[in-house]
Amino acid sequence: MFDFNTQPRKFKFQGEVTVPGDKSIAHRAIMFGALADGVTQISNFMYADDLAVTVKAFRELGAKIHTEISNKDMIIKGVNHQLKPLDHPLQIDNVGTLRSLLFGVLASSTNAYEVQGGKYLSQRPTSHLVSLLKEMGASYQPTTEQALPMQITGSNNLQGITYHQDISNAQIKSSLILAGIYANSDTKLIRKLPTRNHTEILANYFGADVTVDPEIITVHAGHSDLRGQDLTIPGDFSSAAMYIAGALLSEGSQITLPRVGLNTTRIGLLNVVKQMGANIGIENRSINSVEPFGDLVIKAQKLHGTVISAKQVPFIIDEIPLIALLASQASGQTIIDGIHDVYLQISDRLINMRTELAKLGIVMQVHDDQIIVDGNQEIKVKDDVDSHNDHRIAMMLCIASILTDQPFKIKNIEAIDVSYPGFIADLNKVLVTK
Ligand SMILES: O=C(O)C1=C[C@@H](OP(=O)(O)O)[C@@H](O)[C@H](O)C1
Ligand SMILES: C=C(OP(=O)(O)O)C(=O)O
Repeated sequence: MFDFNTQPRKFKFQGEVTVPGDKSIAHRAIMFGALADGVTQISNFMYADDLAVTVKAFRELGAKIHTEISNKDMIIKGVNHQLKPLDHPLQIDNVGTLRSLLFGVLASSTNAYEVQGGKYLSQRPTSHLVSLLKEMGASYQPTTEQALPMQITGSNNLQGITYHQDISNAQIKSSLILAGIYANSDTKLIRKLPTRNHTEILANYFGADVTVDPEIITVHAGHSDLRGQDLTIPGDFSSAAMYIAGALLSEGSQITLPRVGLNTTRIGLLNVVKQMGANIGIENRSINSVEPFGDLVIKAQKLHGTVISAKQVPFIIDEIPLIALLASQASGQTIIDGIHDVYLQISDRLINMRTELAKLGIVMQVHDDQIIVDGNQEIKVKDDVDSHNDHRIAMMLCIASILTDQPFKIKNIEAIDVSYPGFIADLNKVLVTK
């Protein structure tokens, strides 16, 4: 357990920093590359703890995965959907995205698997997803009253289902798409609110047939011969978000973030800060094999409060800690409406954020469907803070520390390794003392 001692001075941002490759896209690229026939070459892969767990799991399931850590490349030789039977459980630690998507992958294998997780993930609910995958014809048996360990035996006769999304959750949607690709009939997902669409994009890129209409996503049966592909992963917008928030709040800042992913289902924060009165420059927009990206240019700007609607929430789900910090420093009140689905998914994150921000003198109200943060809250350090082993809380607290000259400790800072192991080093490259 490592403590991080913050500096007793304020900083501003200057220069340029390249954020690592997108975690959500990387999880999926490994899975599709592993399921496909042939070789997949991935560039700009980020070696973070969460992704190392996914690599290990799919190596155990038979994929040959070669990693070139120095130049962030990965080569995968897929198993052509012939997953390897195992005589031991698959360990997935606390990786929620892996848990959800792996459940979908295993739904179509007739091998019997046991999936085990870490303490935190074993408590994260999964019954909703499991009931849907069972409806398709796969078997899921928890071995305790917790969500994990889970014994899974899939089927080679999966039937497509029609699912009226009652909660907006990309992981459930993605899991059903991964199962639906191998089903004998179409799977239809009637959408509640759009969520991140990396799975739909990559499924089609690797040869599946997923049609996306505004109201309904259809996974067409009979298109399961996935072929290995080459792809470059854009910078993770959720990692860029730390620098966006920090630079906006630190007077005199100007920073450039090159080649950041600009997938519209991920960049909700850009709309939120625009509503709060700020503009982020976007230059050199482009698209690589599968995803749009561009350079972000951020300057410090004054912000005012705003109301964030329920339909915006899925596009800012990982940025909520940073939005709470931004809101506390803006003028006027900010409300995030319609967070009920988020509350179901990551209620501990919301409660832990509130606890840690309070130690910095920032009050954040968390209700079961709304977050309220008043503006003009001066940071007053009352106590050392703790990441609660949550990478996004850890990094938000690092950004808060540069806004005050009152030093404090951030306990369990190693949580940042989950999604951005080089964050502290990168941050120090672009911070200058005010
Ligand atoms: O599918 C994904 O890669 C993710 C989905 C998000 O959760 P939702 O499933 O609630 O959208 C988010 O919390 C997580 O960081 C990654
Ligand atoms: C919650 C997150 O990811 P996961 O669901 O994969 O744990 C996250 O990256 O913030």
